[in-house]
Amino acid sequence: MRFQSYFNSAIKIIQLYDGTMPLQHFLKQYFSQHKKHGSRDRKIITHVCYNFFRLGKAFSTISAEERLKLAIFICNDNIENWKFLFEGEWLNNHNNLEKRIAFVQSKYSFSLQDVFPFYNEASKPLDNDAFAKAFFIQPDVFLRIRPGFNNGVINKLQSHNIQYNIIEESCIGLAPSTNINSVIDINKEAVIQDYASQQVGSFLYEAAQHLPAISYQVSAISKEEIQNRISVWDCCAGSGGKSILAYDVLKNIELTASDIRSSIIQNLKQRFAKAGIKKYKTFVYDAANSQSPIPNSIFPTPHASTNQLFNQSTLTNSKFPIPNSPYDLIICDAPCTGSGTWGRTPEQLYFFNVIKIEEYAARQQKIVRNAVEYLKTNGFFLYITCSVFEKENEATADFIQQKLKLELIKLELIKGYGKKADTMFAALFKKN
Ligand SMILES: C[S@@+](CC[C@H](N)C(=O)[O-])C[C@H]1O[C@@H](n2cnc3c(N)ncnc32)[C@H](O)[C@@H]1O
Repeated sequence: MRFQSYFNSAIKIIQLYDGTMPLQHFLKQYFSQHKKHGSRDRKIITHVCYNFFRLGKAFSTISAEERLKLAIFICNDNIENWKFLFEGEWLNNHNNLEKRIAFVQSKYSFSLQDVFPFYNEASKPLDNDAFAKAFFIQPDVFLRIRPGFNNGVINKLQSHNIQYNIIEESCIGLAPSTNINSVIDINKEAVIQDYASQQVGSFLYEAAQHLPAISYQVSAISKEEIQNRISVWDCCAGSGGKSILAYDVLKNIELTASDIRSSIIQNLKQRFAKAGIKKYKTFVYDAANSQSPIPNSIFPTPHASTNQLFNQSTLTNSKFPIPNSPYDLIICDAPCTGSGTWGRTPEQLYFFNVIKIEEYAARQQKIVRNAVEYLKTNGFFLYITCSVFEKENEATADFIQQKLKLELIKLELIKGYGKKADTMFAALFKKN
């Protein structure tokens, strides 16, 4: 029977997988070594493997088979093909998620806290039960339509019969399996960016309102406007999601982006090229370490005119000469546990060790302490995590206020559960 064999394959994969690499990569590797699985097989096996990890830390003492059965029952609205796993009373209690949870609770000792047993570590505004329950539902994919492309993107979605939800004017929600890359020119017309990430735009607006005149007319930039450009440093830029957001929201900016990984800076450059961002500077930099020049791995863009800054002799025993510094605005989208995004990578919840929270919090403090040094007086510092843990969020925000003496302007835990989205934290500060 086909679905019994999918079930068996999923069990085999789950037992082989040890969490050391992302599940997505592991599955890719596994399927490339086991060619007998066709594309539909791979899709179904992948789906139920993810279901398994969606139960988080719950049901840790039962067999993998029994756990997978529970996972399939709880995480799917339609279990028609999996009926062979369940007796009648299970099927009678399957109508909706609430009923499924209640039914499983009548059979097993189980609470939502077992799924996400870190309630004491969570940021205060988090609704822990709602957050834990959201693990059972696969998150949506979100598009942020870039300025000027609204009608074009909507027309394309409609003409390809793609189901979409307009969440906000430029925020579109799509079902997880939507193949959007073949329809929309990604990064040019729209960016794939989670709903919560998009909300960070309001923090950028807030900063922009207090910064010296910026021009929203990018077409013809005068000398004066160039002088008035907001200088922005995205100090943990990754592949540039927040940089592109800043470019779209703030328009006339002088953008500098860095990350500790040179490979990701290459991704960022490709994305920027598609996004039409031409003038910017990049470099590889360990933001946790002010002495961290990585001279052989600095990547000025073709437009960068600062190569001379990176002369090795100027780098010893002195702070790394960050190009364009000091800045009007520093975006610090810090490395973190990623707990607010575990709905997309539930294997991380399953394998998570709570010790990691302290480790990340310590690294975050180092990064913010160092980065703030490159901020202008009256400049803004935007601290972001995709974590739900207080030590990474509010405690780091307290550190920025108390120890680094920045003024808190705005702070929010951006809640994505209930919207099939990630949860993030953002806090905006001003250096007086
Ligand atoms: C949350 S991700 C950034 C995501 C990105 N802002 C975006 O929106 O696409 C954090 C980034 O910090 C980088 N990172 C980790 N440790 C770092 C460090 N010590 N200095 C600079 N970057 C670091 C990681 O390589 C990762 O790309």
